[in-house]
Amino acid sequence: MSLLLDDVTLTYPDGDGRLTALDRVSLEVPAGTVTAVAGPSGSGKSSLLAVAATLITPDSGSVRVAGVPTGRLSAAERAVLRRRAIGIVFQQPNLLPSLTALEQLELMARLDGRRAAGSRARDLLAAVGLADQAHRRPHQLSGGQRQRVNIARALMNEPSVLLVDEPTSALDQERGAAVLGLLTRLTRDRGTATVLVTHDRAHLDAVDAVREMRDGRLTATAAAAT
Ligand SMILES: Nc1ncnc2c1ncn2[C@@H]1O[C@H](COP(=O)(O)OP(=O)(O)OP(=O)(O)O)[C@@H](O)[C@H]1O
Repeated sequence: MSLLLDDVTLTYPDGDGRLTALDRVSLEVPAGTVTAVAGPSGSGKSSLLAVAATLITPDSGSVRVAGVPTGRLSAAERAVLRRRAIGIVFQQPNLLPSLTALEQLELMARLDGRRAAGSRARDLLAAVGLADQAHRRPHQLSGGQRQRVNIARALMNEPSVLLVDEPTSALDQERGAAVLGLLTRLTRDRGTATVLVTHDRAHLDAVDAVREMRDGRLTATAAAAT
């Protein structure tokens, strides 16, 4: 179950004209692999994630999530698809301050009408190395630990596609490398099609492909940096 963007163009209103944020972008991410999209500020990385997440509908081109063409879905159908098939890890872990790590994960499942999510939540916290911190609230965790809760939460509903925005920007070198290693391992173990966008090319040796974004265009597939 992969992610497929085909010939996607996205423009925003800009004064009297339009600004092209994504210019005929095509991207295929097979299940169980990580593609990193690197590029400078303003190059279109967040726009790419928003289109892949079905949060923004492009002007033209198509987006398929886990084989489902998203172009003709209603807003309500897209919301269900997002909840069930897409995990999103934002740059700032937007965790709820009053909930423990375990409760943050259980809430995701409950919002999707799933019951008995406790054991899956515990398994995921263990998978990100936080089995001992399950009952801590966000203010009792470090920045790197909060980012790991964020990643575990995004995987709670077994998404086919995992979209990650600048996972290492708030972390030091060592923690940044650990988070990228973790994302790569979870992607392989859980078979997600993972896209991570970053302005920082450090730690990308573990990913399967690195694409460069420039002025809304994606370069051809390049081998991962070694
Ligand atoms: N809602 C919007 N309305 C108008 N223009 C926008 C909007 N969002 C983004 N843009 C413009 O689209 C272009 C791409 O922006 P985008 O946020 O996708 O880049 P980015 O690579 O994610 O940047 P950063 O690394 O700084 O987050 C930029 O020129 C930006 O100014």
